[in-house]
Amino acid sequence: MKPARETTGDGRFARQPNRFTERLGPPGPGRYRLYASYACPWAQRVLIVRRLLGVEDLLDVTIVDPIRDEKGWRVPGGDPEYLSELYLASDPDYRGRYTVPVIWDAAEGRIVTNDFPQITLDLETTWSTTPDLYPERLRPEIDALNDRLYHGLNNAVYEAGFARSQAAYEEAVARVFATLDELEERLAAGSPYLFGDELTESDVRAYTTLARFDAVYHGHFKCSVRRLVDYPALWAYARRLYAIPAFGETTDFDHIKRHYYMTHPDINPSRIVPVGPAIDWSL
Ligand SMILES: N[C@@H](CCC(=O)N[C@@H](CS)C(=O)NCC(=O)O)C(=O)O
Repeated sequence: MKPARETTGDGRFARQPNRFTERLGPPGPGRYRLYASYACPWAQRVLIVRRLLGVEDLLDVTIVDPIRDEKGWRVPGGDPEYLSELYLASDPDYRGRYTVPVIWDAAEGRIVTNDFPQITLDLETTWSTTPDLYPERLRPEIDALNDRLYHGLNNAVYEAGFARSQAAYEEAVARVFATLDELEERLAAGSPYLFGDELTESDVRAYTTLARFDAVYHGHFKCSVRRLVDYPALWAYARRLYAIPAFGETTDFDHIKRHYYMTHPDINPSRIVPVGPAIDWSL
């Protein structure tokens, strides 16, 4: 159940602000640890970028259990048992949701950031620029597209799924499909990626929502006007990205489906996880 404080008077889902917004400093072996879920689109962005930049040795990873209970994300192996312990060790007064992705500074024993849009940009600008996922000359355009993606797609699917009124739901769904239509048109022009031949941060942000679209957003979040597979250029684009190991090998449909269908009992009270959809992601 989403806390009431994230629902507006007219039934819209309004995401909580990120509590920890420090910038990542220079990496040091054993210093930073990423807590991520394969289910979470915001966390998968960091897993993808970590792999693309080849900074795996500088950023350790703990993958949380996909099923979240009333105590929040559980850490397999039990150190700590729950992600909440890291939040409360960093700020005993923290009262928000305990979210992934989060980066823990082992040297200082505290959370540095849960500011998901900034984490990947920090890695791309200060940890490694090979490949250059956020090239300086394209930054204004990338920022503008990322903003469009966030409001029209990445967060809009949640606004549809967590809406508490018909009007709020319909408004969010309209935004989702207007954005998918736009992306289809952009990619139908023939470029492999959103910025031509260059793979950028925008592709990472688009991908993690597209990868979940038919598996969970179409059914569980009721974004059911069309499926991703109904968009020829977008579907080819999503599979092109999936074929890159950093994308494909961090995409876990089992975690995705079990997490969404079993963790929002207000949306799916039976917690039954659907069989399918049977989709072939190979090129
Ligand atoms: N940090 C952001 C976005 C990250 C986020 O929402 N992550 C989800 C998983 S996709 C999460 O960890 N949710 C935990 C919860 O709702 O208790 C937020 O606070 O809304």
